[in-house]
Amino acid sequence: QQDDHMSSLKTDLLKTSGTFNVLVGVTGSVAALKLPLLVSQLLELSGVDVRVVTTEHAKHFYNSAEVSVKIYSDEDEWELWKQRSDPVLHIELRRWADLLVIAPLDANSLGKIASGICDNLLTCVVRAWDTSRPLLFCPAMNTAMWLHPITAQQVSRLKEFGYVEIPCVAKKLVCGDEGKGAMAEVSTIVSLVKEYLQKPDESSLEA
Ligand SMILES: CC(C)(CO)[C@@H](O)C(=O)NCCC(=O)N/C=C\S
Repeated sequence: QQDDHMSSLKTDLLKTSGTFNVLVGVTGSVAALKLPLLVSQLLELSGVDVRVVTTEHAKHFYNSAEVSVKIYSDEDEWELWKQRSDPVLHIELRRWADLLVIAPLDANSLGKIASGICDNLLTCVVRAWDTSRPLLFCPAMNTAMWLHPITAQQVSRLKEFGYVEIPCVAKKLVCGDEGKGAMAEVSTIVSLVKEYLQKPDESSLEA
């Protein structure tokens, strides 16, 4: 059972040359209900492969049966790593991904990332992220949370790290409030990811 976990990880995170590997991070904003739509639209991009890393809170908002790719969560880290020779999932994921897009990025995970907290699979991937690869983030939270002064501080901190903000939009939110805090439209997110698809040709990078 342990072995088939290992082998499925190995096959699941094999890098096939010519494929652009997009890792989607999803956190506990109600906007996570858009995950199935986001994944299916990303899969329509030519040469793109997609995996998902979810937080526990995010699981409340989407139906994983509607997501056609592997969704990694915290327990997968511990299923896989039993002894020192076993692979470390958050490191395997950072190696696999050519781009990370966190959609939605909730207020809690924004705060964790801004201060370097890495207490789950997703924040560990971010904490270990190779900033030569694009990291896009899509804030999504209630307007009152968005307007709290710490939000702007933390968003600018992430931009200092070199991460790219896909700004939230003003909408009538699910809780009835009207204002900023809604996640960017899925079509906006997908078109921004598309701009990174011209992966630098590795051969030109080799000495
Ligand atoms: C859910 C969706 C996408 C429907 O259009 C939109 O309302 C949104 O992005 N909300 C995210 C903001 C949020 O987390 N609100 C939490 C409390 S109001």
